[in-house]
Amino acid sequence: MSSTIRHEEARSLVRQLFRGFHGGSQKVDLRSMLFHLTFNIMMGMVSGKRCFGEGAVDVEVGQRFLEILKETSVIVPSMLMSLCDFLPILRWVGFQGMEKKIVSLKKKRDDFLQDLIDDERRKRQIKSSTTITEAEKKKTIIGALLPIQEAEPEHYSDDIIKGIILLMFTAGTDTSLLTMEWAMSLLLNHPETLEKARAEINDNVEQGRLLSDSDLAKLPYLRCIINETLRLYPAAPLLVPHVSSQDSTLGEYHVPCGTMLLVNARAIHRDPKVWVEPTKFRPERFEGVDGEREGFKFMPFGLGRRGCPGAGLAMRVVALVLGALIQCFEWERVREEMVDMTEGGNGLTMPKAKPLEAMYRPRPTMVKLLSQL
Ligand code: HEM
Repeated sequence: MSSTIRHEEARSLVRQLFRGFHGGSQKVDLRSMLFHLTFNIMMGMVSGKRCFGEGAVDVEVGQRFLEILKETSVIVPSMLMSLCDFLPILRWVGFQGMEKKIVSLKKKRDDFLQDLIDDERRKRQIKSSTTITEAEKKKTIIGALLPIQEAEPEHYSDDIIKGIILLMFTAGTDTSLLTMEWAMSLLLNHPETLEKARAEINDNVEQGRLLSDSDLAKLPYLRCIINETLRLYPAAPLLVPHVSSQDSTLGEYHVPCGTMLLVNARAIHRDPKVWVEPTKFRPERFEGVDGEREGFKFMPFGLGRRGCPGAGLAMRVVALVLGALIQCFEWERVREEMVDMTEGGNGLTMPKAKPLEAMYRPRPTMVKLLSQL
């Protein structure tokens, strides 16, 4: 199911680019297109709804989520590392009215997620009067969780289900989108790497067919590009704050129980003691390497028990979309100058400071396929 959604969204993206192309070389705002794609994939997996782009029928749901996301992006970073953590006295006064804002945002988010669950529940009730197969019931994540709730209501309350889907949205959309945007920016600044990736796709995917999930194992260089992107521009540069559950010793440091720990993955990924030419974009460094494990110096998804459970999904989404964009279109920078790689964000995630725009045109060999999608 999730593979069908990914494939449909990748198709829809290249179709939309093709239909929006009017000759010559055309400019596109890639960030907003990639956001719609990652959100559609996640929402499709969670609830079967499609909120953005051609043929979207759940546009209102998408708009509602955008509002919530906008508020979250302002509040959450300051909440995670607020002055209250360092000056506990401020907790008594509720620093900058933060608490009120959090409570209001929580209610909006809660209502939104509850509506998704209730919607699925209603659909199941309507369908239960007709015949409904097991496969149909489990088509979405909410659809798969509701029967478990019926069997174990004390463990799978609506609140738990809401927590699961909220985490998927917050942890899974922005991170994948930012990684694709950084990767495309790096490729625009390194056209020779873009060409090498295209040659790999040409050699391994028959002409006249859009690449799919099953091709990804044959595209190791594409994977190296994604790893190198995650090394230089990890979407979560400080991973996620953790708290030590007991007194520990870390190197020469004593870490008392209850200490907040931040791991600076971005700094580790660029440490000249463990990487050769650490600031250079060189995907070849990952050739033949199990990058995720080697020496624990590469950790874009964190490590261990609390490492990212969505890493496999993220790698597939990013590879499929990047591969489809490279396979179908020629890409160039908008201006002769290099794409500006300044990092923005607030510490929690690391977007490009300036959204990526690029020039594109369909590859002549792909026009027939693109016009049939
Ligand atoms: C390129 C994309 C992604 C990156 C770079 C990324 C990175 C991370 C990182 C660094 C962490 C914290 C790990 C730690 O603290 O040790 C994390 C946690 C998490 N990620 Fe991802 N992630 C990505 C995509 C996804 C996707 C697609 C999903 C879900 C569908 C997801 C779900 C989660 C969840 C649920 C957690 C919390 C795990 C826990 O606290 O135990 N992530 N991710």
